[in-house]
Amino acid sequence: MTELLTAAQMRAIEQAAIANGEVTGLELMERAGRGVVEAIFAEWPELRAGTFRAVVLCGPGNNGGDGFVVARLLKEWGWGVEVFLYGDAEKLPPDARVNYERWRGMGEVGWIRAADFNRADVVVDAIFGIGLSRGFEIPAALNHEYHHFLRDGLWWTGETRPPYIVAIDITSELDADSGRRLETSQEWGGEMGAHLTVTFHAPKVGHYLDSAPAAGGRLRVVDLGIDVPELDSWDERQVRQRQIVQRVERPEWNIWGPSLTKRNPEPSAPAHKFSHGHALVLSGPPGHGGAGRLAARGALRIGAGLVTVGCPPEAVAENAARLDAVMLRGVADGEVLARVLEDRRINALCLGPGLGMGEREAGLVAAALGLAECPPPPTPPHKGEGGRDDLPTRGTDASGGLPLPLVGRGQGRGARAVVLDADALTMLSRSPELFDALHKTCVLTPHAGEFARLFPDIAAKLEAPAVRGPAYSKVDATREAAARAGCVVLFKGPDTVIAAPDGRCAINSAHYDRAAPWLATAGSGDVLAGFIAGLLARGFAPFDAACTAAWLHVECARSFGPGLIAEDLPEELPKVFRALGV
Ligand SMILES: NC(=O)C1=CN([C@@H]2O[C@H](COP(=O)(O)OP(=O)(O)OC[C@H]3O[C@@H](n4cnc5c(N)ncnc54)[C@H](OP(=O)(O)O)[C@@H]3O)[C@@H](O)[C@H]2O)[C@@H](O)CC1
Ligand SMILES: [K+]
Repeated sequence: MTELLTAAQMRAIEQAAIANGEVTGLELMERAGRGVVEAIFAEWPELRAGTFRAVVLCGPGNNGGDGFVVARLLKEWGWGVEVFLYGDAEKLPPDARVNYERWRGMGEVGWIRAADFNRADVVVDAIFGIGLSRGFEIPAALNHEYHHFLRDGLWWTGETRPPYIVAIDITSELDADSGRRLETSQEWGGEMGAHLTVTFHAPKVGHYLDSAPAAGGRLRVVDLGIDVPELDSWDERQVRQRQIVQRVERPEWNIWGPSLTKRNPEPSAPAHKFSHGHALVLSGPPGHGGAGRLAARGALRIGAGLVTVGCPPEAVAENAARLDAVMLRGVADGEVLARVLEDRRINALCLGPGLGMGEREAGLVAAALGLAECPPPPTPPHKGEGGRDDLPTRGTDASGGLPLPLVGRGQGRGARAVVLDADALTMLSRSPELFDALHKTCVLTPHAGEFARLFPDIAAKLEAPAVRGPAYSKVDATREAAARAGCVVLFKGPDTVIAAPDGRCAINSAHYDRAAPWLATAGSGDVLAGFIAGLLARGFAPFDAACTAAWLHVECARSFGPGLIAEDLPEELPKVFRALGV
């Protein structure tokens, strides 16, 4: 996984490199500016040859300093370059001032309000970078035409094609930690943005959150040649793991947990479906079983050895008609579930998709979290309503397995891995007792609405206007939620944030080169819950299961392409695994 940096972390890395004599700030600025020019030519190779016109908008800090370097280099390349300053040249920080003076030896610096984009081929946004501390009044010169360059030239009234906009480090209006626009009282309809964002050393957390991906166009990272010292001790690495935010990437199976490639890692051990875990997906009443079946299919395809749907007895017939490889059993209520869970081979549960929110379902959540007492086995077996848990099953169900005691409240050895999604989340938000029973092998998978129901005060902080940087971010919110819940929280969205109670945090982005807008389709969240449950059954740790499942979920959508419906996601997994070399 790639580490994403906050502005403060980036500054610390830069300062350390300067302090140990590795490089000067001026040299870093030169490398940054050169990297931006190279990125422009890499993005639009036609600009490399010929004479073009650039407008460079520089701000009052070192982001502006980068802009002066870019202006100088493009001018040396033979371009016509105009530079405009937002701020006071006398107050520029030292390195930016040096580059301002260098540019002044080559050309003028206009007042930003005088900027004219007509006939510009490239506009460089170097007004603010990671140092934006509050919303800024966008100069009138960045009028609605600038805004509309970004909409493929819509309403562009210039004489030639609209210019490409390149943001240095980040679009100037955006906070680099949260990706949020810092607001002002200005009543201006436009929003800044770019076709290309060029950042330095490593992507910033904010590039993947909130408004930044849509505003920033494509994202390129320039290597500044700074060495970041390796952390020697295990303790240091642990602390760092909890401070940084990672971007979820192609899974490194051997690092992340049990390999999906090695279903039977011990050559001498016989392959057995139970060695790959048994996931139980609890589903809802007749007519509402589709979501649970989708989750079950996802759990099976991702590699759980056995998957069972546990539905109300009256929904058995409907589900039986729709399931083959997935097994089925009636689970009338929480007591029945508690008895089913005496079989410790059932090692992962999934509750929520299509579950319903009645008394039975609340009982199921309680039993899944270890709250329900394990009742004695019924003698004779229940008949009629609520007593058909032993009725038709398909395949070879695992009931009657090892009679280990249920571990209360998820404490201690063997607390079951539980994915709580959809209706189960709503029930958690209504019941402090259920919420308090969450434990460290649970995974919550809320979308924004469910998150707000579960953590209203945290959601309110996220929804409050972002006025100062660093603004409260989705990363902050998810970390806070995970710490409160005491379990992994996967906060869904195109910028899915996954946090563990110990502070580990990752973003699974469906933006930039991983954009998959067609993933926003009915039932796709149910499949994600099933993917997580399947990996938990396989023995993945909750944080790793959530990260890996989220990544594969997007990968399936990208592999399938537009036209995707939720049913396609599990069926795409074999192709994705093949492409991964699994
Ligand atoms: N770190 C690195 O490794 C490298 C960094 N490099 C470059 O440096 C950039 C960071 O530079 P930076 O720290 O000077 O911040 P930057 O964004 O230019 O602006 C800060 C200035 O703006 C001001 N200001 C803030 N908000 C404002 C507002 N609303 N309205 C008005 N003013 C406002 C703020 O004032 P203050 O908040 O202190 O009042 C301060 O004066 C970084 O993004 C990258 O491009 C590369 O050169 C090489 C490697
Ligand atoms: K910028």
